[in-house]
Amino acid sequence: MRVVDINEMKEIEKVAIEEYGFTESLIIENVGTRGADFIEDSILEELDYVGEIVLLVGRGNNAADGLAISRNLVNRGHRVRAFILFPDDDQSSEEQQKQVHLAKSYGVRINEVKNINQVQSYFEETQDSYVVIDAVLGTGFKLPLSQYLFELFNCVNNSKSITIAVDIPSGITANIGAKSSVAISADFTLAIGLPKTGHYIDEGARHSGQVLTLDVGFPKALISGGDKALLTSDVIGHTFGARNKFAHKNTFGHTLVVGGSPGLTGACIMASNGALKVGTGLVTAATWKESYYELTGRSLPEVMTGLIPSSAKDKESIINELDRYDAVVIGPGLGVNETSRDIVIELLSQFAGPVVVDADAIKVLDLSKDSELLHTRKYPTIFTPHMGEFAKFTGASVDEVLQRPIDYLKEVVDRTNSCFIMKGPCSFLGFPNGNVFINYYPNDGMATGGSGDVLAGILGGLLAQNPLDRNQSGIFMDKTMLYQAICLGVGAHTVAGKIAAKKYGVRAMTATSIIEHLSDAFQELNEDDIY
Ligand SMILES: NC(=O)C1=CN([C@@H]2O[C@H](COP(=O)(O)OP(=O)(O)OC[C@H]3O[C@@H](n4cnc5c(N)ncnc54)[C@H](OP(=O)(O)O)[C@@H]3O)[C@@H](O)[C@H]2O)[C@H](O)CC1
Ligand SMILES: [K+]
Repeated sequence: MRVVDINEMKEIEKVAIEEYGFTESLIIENVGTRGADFIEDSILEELDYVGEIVLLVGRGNNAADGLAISRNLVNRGHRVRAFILFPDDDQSSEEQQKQVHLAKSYGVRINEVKNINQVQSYFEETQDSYVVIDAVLGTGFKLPLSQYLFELFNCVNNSKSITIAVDIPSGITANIGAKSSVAISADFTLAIGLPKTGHYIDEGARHSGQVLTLDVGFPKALISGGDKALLTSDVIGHTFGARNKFAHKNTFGHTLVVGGSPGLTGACIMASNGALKVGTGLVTAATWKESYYELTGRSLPEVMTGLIPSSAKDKESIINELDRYDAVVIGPGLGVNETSRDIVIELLSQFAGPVVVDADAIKVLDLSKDSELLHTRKYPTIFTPHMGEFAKFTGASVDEVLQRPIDYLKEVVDRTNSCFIMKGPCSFLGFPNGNVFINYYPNDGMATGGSGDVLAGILGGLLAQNPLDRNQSGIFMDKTMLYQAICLGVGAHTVAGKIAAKKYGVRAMTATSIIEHLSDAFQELNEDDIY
């Protein structure tokens, strides 16, 4: 499913109208019937709700959409009370006025709000829970919010209502998910035509609840394509299906995991186990001399072990045998110091294959210092930072990145010619072909030490299996396979986390339980609907 910003949405609407002869009124009519279908089938019937539905009406086309939905609900026998928030305003859009008129004729109960107390006392007097449709502000919202709407939104948020936002929760900006003082906290958001970037960023993600997209009849040619999409099974494809029954262990590659300083060998072990459990043929974990026995004492018998050189010039080291490996993961528990930096740089310069750069390996690098090395590297480099690591790497503050994650992601991908997975409750994947994928699956059970190490291992394990089409000098020919393998890794990690949370609960699940459920995750990924 494509995701758009406001300019892209406006362009789609413009082309649909100018070139296809579609009209704004037709869109609003489609919102009306599709929105009413969803609310009736998935909310009113599920809750067995027969009370009054409250509609909050602003003055733009978002309000027109909400009124069209409500008119259809009334026509199907439900009761709707509409609070017209700006009744004496001569700036209401033409479509809004048309829809107010239609709503009245169809029997929507209209309350013209002269004073916010009217709405407040309605909510106070009726102690029942409500269903509220929020059609105050959509993509036309501009910060800041007035005192009047501030009080209204607080009143709605403090009620026990099930709230359905039309297009985007009111008070959230549709591009970057920003809010001023307060925004409607929705349980469901009905995205018109396509989801917007603001549904997945920062406050937007916190306020949107479950985002469902209403097909309002835009031509397919206009709503497909684009550079941003949700990570779904059709994106992941079926790269994992292509295993050869007659293969031997070398067919499935050898992953080297480099990390684990004293006290932190668990990170290296979890990454190694993650690699092992996605079907890589061989895994070697390499650590510093000081932590070698700690590592060997804790690792699985399937995992081979080795030493990181004490300096990049140390000849008796794994770095000098790099051609034995098909993919490298560097960083989990590695430690942040000059020697680590030397090793990371050496590995990126010398290894002729994909490198997953995680955790401490990201911390020792720096965008302005290292972009040239990264950009000129001939083989795939995949960074897996969380928001803090990403910000530090770029030199920006976490707040700056949080507000415009997609812009930052695209810029950094461009400057390094590397793939980036910006991890968080909603992860953003950026690829050098300009594509961005949004993996929206908040699971607080994944906010546990080691879940990032597991992801890095999964990616290293998948990339070692050589799903990639290389020419004779090992250069990757078809980057699509690379991007698909990365999407598969992120998808498998997410689904395994979902299954682990179901089994153990979000409190008791750990990073190891993600690894444990990779097998179920691959089975689920084989089915069509992954999330
Ligand atoms: N996706 C599509 O192609 C379509 C989407 N549609 C729906 O239309 C809205 C966008 O409608 P628009 O009329 O452009 O804007 P809004 O309804 O969001 O709101 C505009 C009005 O709100 C006022 N406003 C803006 N900021 C504030 C604020 N901080 N406080 C108070 N009022 C505010 C604004 O006033 P101005 O003075 O700034 O003009 C407007 O009066 C979209 O979200 C979809 O729901 C259509 O169905 C068509 C196709
Ligand atoms: K809204």
